[in-house]
Amino acid sequence: MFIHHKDALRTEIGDIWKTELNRPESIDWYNSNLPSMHVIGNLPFNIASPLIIKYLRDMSYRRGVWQYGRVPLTLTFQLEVAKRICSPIACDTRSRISIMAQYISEPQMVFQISGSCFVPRPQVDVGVVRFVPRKVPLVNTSFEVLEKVCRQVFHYRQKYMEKGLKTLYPPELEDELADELLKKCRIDPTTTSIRLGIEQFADLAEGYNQQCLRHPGLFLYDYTNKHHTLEKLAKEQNALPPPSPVFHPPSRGSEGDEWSLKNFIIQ
Ligand SMILES: C[S@@+](CC[C@H](N)C(=O)[O-])C[C@H]1O[C@@H](n2cnc3c(N)ncnc32)[C@H](O)[C@@H]1O
Repeated sequence: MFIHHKDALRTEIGDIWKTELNRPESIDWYNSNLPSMHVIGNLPFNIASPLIIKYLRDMSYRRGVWQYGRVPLTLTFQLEVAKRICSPIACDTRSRISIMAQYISEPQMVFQISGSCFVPRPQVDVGVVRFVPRKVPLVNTSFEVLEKVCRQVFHYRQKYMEKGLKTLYPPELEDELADELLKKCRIDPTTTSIRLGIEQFADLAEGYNQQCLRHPGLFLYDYTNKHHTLEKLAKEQNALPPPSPVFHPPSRGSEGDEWSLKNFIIQ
């Protein structure tokens, strides 16, 4: 046994494995059987959410431990978070993390642990979730584009989804672009976000991705920032470093700057 006493949020497990393992060379390396590796963690609640987002993003780029294949993950979460991750459509627990986890993997709550099993006893129970990476993701945009669409669409959970969707756009374009996207995706604007399936998020993200290509600066737009204009953001976008390969073919390793807009958008 090797013990690496490190901060899980800052440790690349893939780098630790690099010295021990070789990535399989077959063309179908990602789709072959699950590799004989597994990431397992009994996480403290305060790092579980940022860590799972990092892992799902790495999974989508097939980097980190996923450069070695479809490595399953088994992690503990506060029960409410575990329910959100595994939530089916039309449940109160449905949220952004449900879509982000389910488009790239098949998460399953394998069992629950009562808080009374821990010392000191936490206020909440624990859910153990196993994530098996999908051979083919259900959404064909970069992780960041889908995440942005989900974040805005789930913004007003109790209201019509159109209201959240419009926050993707500056006020002068919101009616036109939201309407265009909804028509293209054949989505009823008066439905709520929890009633949208992953296929509908796939359509929304792909349509939004195209709108971002047509309107430079759009992806960087943040409706809470009063100083944001597409003109200014387009200049910012142009100043970003050149794109690194995403998705097709899957990038291995973390070359390039993952925060660059151009990396987020599939050309
Ligand atoms: C829920 S306990 C699990 C303890 C033990 N692994 C077990 O299963 O009984 C979570 C452990 O993670 C440690 N921890 C907290 N933040 C961490 C981080 N950023 N990186 C790695 N470990 C961390 C805590 O000190 C604590 O020991």
